[in-house]
Parts: sequence; C-alpha cells; structure tokens
Amino acid sequence: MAKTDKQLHIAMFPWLAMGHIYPNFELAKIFAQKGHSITLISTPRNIGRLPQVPSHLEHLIKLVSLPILPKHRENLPDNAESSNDITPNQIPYLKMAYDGLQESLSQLLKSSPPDWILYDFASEWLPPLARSLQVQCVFFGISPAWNICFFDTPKAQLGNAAAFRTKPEDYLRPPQWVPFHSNIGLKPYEVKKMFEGISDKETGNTVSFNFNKAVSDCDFFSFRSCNELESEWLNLLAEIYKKPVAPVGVIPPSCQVRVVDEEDNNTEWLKIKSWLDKQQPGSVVYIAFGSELELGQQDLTELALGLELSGLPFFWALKKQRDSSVDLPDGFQDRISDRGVVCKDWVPQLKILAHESIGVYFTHCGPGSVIEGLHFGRVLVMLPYLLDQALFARVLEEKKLGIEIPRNEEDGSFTRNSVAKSLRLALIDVEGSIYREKAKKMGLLFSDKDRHEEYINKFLERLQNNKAPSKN
Ligand SMILES: C[C@@H]1O[C@H](OP(=O)(O)OP(=O)(O)OC[C@H]2O[C@@H](n3ccc(=O)[nH]c3=O)[C@H](O)[C@@H]2O)[C@H](O)[C@H](O)[C@H]1O
Repeated sequence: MAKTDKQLHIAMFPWLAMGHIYPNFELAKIFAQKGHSITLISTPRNIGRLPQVPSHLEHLIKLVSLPILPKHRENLPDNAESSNDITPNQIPYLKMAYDGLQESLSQLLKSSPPDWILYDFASEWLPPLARSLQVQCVFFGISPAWNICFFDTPKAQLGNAAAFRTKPEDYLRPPQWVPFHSNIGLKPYEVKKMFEGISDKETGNTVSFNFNKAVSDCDFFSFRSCNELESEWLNLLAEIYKKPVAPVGVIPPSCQVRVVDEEDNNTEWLKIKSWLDKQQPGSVVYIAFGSELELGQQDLTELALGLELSGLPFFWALKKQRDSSVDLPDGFQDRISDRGVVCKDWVPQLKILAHESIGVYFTHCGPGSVIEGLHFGRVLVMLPYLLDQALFARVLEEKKLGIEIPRNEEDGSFTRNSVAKSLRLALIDVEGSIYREKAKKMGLLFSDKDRHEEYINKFLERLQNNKAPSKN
C-alpha cells in the first residue's frame, strides 16, 4: 500500500459494540500501513477482544483502555462492556457508561493531542470537547449514510420541513426530505421495537442519544461505504447537513491487513473445506447471523425447517446459544446429514464465502457480513433483526441485490415455506436470475482493491489538507 504524504496522528473512539470496534480496528491497520499513527480507544475488555496488531505496525497503533467508572458498572452485568454483553433494555446503562468516559478521554487527548478524532453516533458530547482542545473530528459511520438520512430528524437543518415526523407511523416510509424514489422504511413490528428499545421497562430509564447533535457537529462525515452502493444517499447527506462527505470505501477483505494467515492449515477449516470441496460450484447456501444475534425458538425452528424444505445443500454457522433451552427441531440433524452441516462454533466466514461452492449467503444484514457477501458476488437472502440491518435489507432488496424473507407485518414472524421459497428463488429459480446477475456485478465493484484504496487515499488527503494550522 502506498504511503500518503504528511504523517497524521488519528484517534478513534467507537461506540461500545464489537460490531463498531472491529471496523475501526481494520481501518486503523490500513492507516498505519500508510505511515500514520493511530490511537484506538475503548474499554479494557473490548480492547482485549481485538486480534493482535501485526508486528510491523505495533509502533504505529496504540490501543488505549479507559475503564468504566465504578458507579456505572453497578447497573451493568458483571464485566459487561459491549452491546453483545447485555440485553437491549440495558442499553441506557451502556450509554451512561460510555458518557462516563468523557473525563478520561479528555485527559488522554490533552496529554497526546491527535490531529483528528473519528467518533461514533453515541458521543454527541465529543465534537465540542475535541474542538476545545483544537482537535478536529470526523463522524465515522460503520453503516451506510442512509441510516442517518432515515433515522435522524434534521429539524435544526430543515426546520418545518422536518417537523412533521412526530408519530411512530412516520417511520414506516421514507421521510419527506428524501427527494428521490426509495422503499426505505421500517415494518410495523420494527417501529414497535424501536420505541420499546429506548427505555428500560422496569426502571423507566431512557436512552439519551442525541443523534442530531452527534451527526451535525462534525467537521465532516465518513462512512464504511462507497458511491457505487449509495451515491444518492451520500449526496443527500451532504446537502442536508452542509458538510463534506468522504467515504472510506467498504474496507473489503482484499484491502484489510491480516496477520499471517494461520487459518489456512487449521484443522477446523480443513474439515469445512473438505465438505465444501465435495459440493457443486454455486450450489450451497451459507447461513450465519454475525457475532451477536441469537434466535428465539420459533424463528430457529422455522428457519431450520425452511432449510430442510428447500432441499438445498447448506452450511450453517450457528453460534452456541446463551439460552440453552433454544434448540434445533428434533431429528433435524439426522434428516439433513446427507446435504447440510450445522457448525456450532465460530467459523472462518471469509474463507467459506470465498469458496466456489457457495451460491447464496443467508444473512442478518450486519454491515460486515453484507460487505463480505457482496465482495464475493453472492446473492443475499436477508432476515434482519436490528434496525440498521432492516434498512440494509430494504435498500438491497430495492437494488435487487438480495431477497428479504417475507414476515408478518405485526409480529415479525415468518414461516418455513417463505424461507424455502426465498432460498430457491435466490439460488435456482429462473425468476431469480436478475438477483444473481446484479450480485455478481456488485461483487466486481466491491472487490476492486484499487477503487477502495483510492477512497482511503482521498479520505487521508482530506485529513492532511484540513490539518489544524496550529499543529503544522
Ligand atoms: C453493533 C451491531 O453490530 C452487529 O455486528 P454483527 O456481528 O452482528 O455483524 P457484522 O457487521 O456482519 O459482523 C460480523 C463479522 O463476524 C464475522 N464472523 C461471524 C460469524 C462467524 O462464525 N465467523 C465470523 O468470522 C463475519 O465475517 C463478520 O466480519 C451488526 O453490525 C449490527 O447491525 C450493529 O448494529
């Protein structure tokens, strides 16, 4: 990777969720590879969960742990420091713990001031703090820009044009400030979840995310995204907030900096590979729902029986459930053993998706997973659970890059028949050929290393050109 001119010191302070910290870590390695020094800041347990920094970058990447204050620990489960350690109704307490890091972050920035800090949606207090220390800040979103265009209500920017959004039903459709045609919107069961998710029912504690302040107070915006995916949304964002937008590209696997590839000869991978090698090219459904999601019994049963009904070969990375009472239907594994594998462990997803036997990726639409699936040109079959995942599914369905499993509008339930039908449409039915063609085409754009490296270089150039004069 080519080095960029002036050396920068960049700090990163992602939200307390591994799904946010990992992409920041990948970006840190790419920046360091280009000669910049990075301070990635989180809490001790989250920092401890990160993989090793490659030895040739150790002198450029500093991982800093700021402990959660004891008073904020009290409301969180033991050792919980990330959204995957808690239940959704405990989010208000995680946000309080995150806000509680403000003082120690301020001390850190004072003792070693970076040129820039990349911050996340949950730290609306960070831009004024950074500015008071003459540090410039970038809002860095791990998901596409459409999330802000949809979830924020930009009253401060649009005044009356944004004032209409007052009721939950307003989230069922594109907001009024989206000038182009779009199917973006939440389903009734998702809107319900969104309004329930912001408070703890027992205590009434509410999450105090000030999204509009967080997003509108930056010097400029960046996203793990690209024009090829969402130029219309990136342009709209720049127009609404009157700020520059410089995506870093999708950080595809081919641009990531890996430590030696230990997994190549790992016995677990060799076992998986030997099974995949026996399948026909493009014939297998790969199923994995990221690092956090756990299915309830009803969804797990319908999904398993849908796979069975589809008659398709599949490889299912089903993490061990925290709730041990939730299990696969009786006799399922025996009935599918001639054409399906269920692996209750962490799997090398990139290697599996890269294997030529994979035709379809059945995903929950976590941003990392979507990018990886499209990178290898796989059609996505989508079953989103979180709200950012839901928007991903709506937009990708509209762009014919994926097929969303139809669900009951009121309670979000789905049937085995709809699973089987969607999988067959994605993989073999003639009517599904449009999805297969579009996914292949997007695969070429997503895996274009030069294109995505150019995004990174342009982003870094912007940081270099806007470098605060006092630090030159
Ligand atoms: C805060 C939340 O973080 C979430 O992270 P999650 O882990 O679900 O999803 P991904 O971003 O796809 O990330 C999942 C990552 O885990 C990898 N993987 C997964 C399973 C496995 O067995 N082996 C693997 O290597 C996979 O390759 C991908 O890189 C979502 O973003 C969500 O939308 C966001 O709001």
